Amino acid sequence: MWTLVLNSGSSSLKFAVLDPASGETRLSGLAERLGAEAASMRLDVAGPGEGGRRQTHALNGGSYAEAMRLVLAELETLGLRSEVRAVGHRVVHGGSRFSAPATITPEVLGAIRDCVPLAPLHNPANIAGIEAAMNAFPELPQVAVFDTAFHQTLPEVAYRYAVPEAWFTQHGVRRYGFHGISHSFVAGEAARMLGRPLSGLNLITAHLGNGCSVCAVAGGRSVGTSMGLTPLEGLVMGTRSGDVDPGLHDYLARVSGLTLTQITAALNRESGLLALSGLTNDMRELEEAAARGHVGARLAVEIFAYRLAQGMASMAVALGRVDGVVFTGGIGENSASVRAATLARLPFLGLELDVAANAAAVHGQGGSIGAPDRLPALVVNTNEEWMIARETAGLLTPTAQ
Ligand SMILES: Nc1ncnc2c1ncn2[C@@H]1O[C@H](COP(=O)(O)OP(=O)(O)O)[C@@H](O)[C@H]1O
Ligand SMILES: CC(=O)OP(=O)(O)O
Ligand SMILES: [Mg+2]
Repeated sequence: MWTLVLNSGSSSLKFAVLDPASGETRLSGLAERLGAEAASMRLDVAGPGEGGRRQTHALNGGSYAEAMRLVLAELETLGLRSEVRAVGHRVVHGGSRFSAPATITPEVLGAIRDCVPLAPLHNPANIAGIEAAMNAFPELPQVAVFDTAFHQTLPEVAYRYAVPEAWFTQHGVRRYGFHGISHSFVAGEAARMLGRPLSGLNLITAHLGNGCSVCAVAGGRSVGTSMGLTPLEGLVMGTRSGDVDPGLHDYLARVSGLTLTQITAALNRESGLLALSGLTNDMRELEEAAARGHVGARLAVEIFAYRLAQGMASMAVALGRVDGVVFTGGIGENSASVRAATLARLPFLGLELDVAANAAAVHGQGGSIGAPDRLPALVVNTNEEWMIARETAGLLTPTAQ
C-alpha cells in the first residue's frame, strides 16, 4: 500500500509517496517559495538501481493547489494514482487534544484551525496542504499526524509554566513541544544502532533544521523538550530567537513603539542565526563564511552551539541518567563543526568527539561520532515522511502494524 505524505512548512511543501512498511519511496520532492512568483517544484522519481530521474517545474501562481496538481499528474504518469490508499499530513500544533494521529473530519480540521494562534507560521500552511489534498484526492482517507502528540507524555513538572493558574486552565498556556515526529523516529533508529531496546534507553535527541529543539526521550517517551507553548521557545534557530527575557515585549514596545505583533513577527522571522550573523539563516553558508573569517557568521555559529549545549544539558536533568545523544535535521546530519563545538562544551556528560568519525558523518552518512568508551553520540538521518506514513497506516489498519 502506498501512502502520500505532505509536510507543509511556512513557504515550502515536502512530499513523498512511500510504502509505510519498508519506507521504500517511489516519488518525493519539494515545492519552494509557495505564494511567490518564483515558486518552483523539484520532483524525484525513484527508478531501479541508479535509474531515478529529477525534474524541476516552475509553479505558475505558486499555490498549494498547483503543487498538488503536479503531484497528481506525476502519480498518473507513474501508474500509481489508483494505488495510493491514504494521505498523511504533518500538522505542527494539535494542542492538548491530540496524543495520537487522527482521521481528518470537518471537526478535526476545526481543532487544527483553533491552534493557528499557537503556531502562526505552521498551522495555516498545514491547513492549506490538507485542503489542497482533499480536493485532489476526495476519495482517500486523510490523516493528521501531530508534531505535538509525542510530547503529550511530558510530566507536569516539565509542561507547566510558573504563571497564574487561570492562564493554564482557561487559555491552555503550557509547554506542548514540537518536532515529535522526528524525535520519536530518531530515538527508534538510535536504539537500533546501539543494539539495545528503546524501552531501556534514556536519550537526548537534537532536531536541528530550520526550527530546532532538543528532547529527553526515556524508554521511547518524551519527558522533556525545549520548545514550549509555541515553536519559538528554546534554542537559537534559523530565523527564530529561541529563549528571550519575557520582559522583552513590554520593554521594546515602550522604547521603540513597535506593536506586540511586530515584535513577535521579528522574533519569528528576523532573529536567530540570521540576526546574529547579519548574513543568512542558512547554516551551510554560515560555515563557509565563518571559515573565510566573517565575524558575524562566527558569532552566530558559536552562540548556536552554546545554546544547544545548554539545551542538551538541561535534558539530562529531565532524564537523570543519559545513555546517548543524537543529532538530526539538516544541521545535525551535516554540520560537523556545530556538532564538534557543541560536544566540546559537554565533557561533564561523558561526551567526547571522535574527530575523524565526526568529519565523515556528513551528506546523509549517519553513524557514531563519539570516542570509544565514552557516552555514545550518534548522527541519525531523520525521515519524518516515513514516520508519518507509518502512523497513517497504523491508524487506518491497526492490525497491519
Ligand atoms: N552540508 C550542510 N552543512 C551545514 N548545514 C547544512 C548542510 N546541509 C543543510 N544544512 C542546513 O540545514 C538547515 C535546514 O535543515 P532542514 O532539516 O532541511 O530544514 P527544515 O526544517 O526546513 O526541514 C539549514 O540551516 C541548512 O543550511
Ligand atoms: C515546529 C517547527 O519548528 O517546525 P520546522 O522546524 O519545520 O519549522
Ligand atoms: Mg523540518
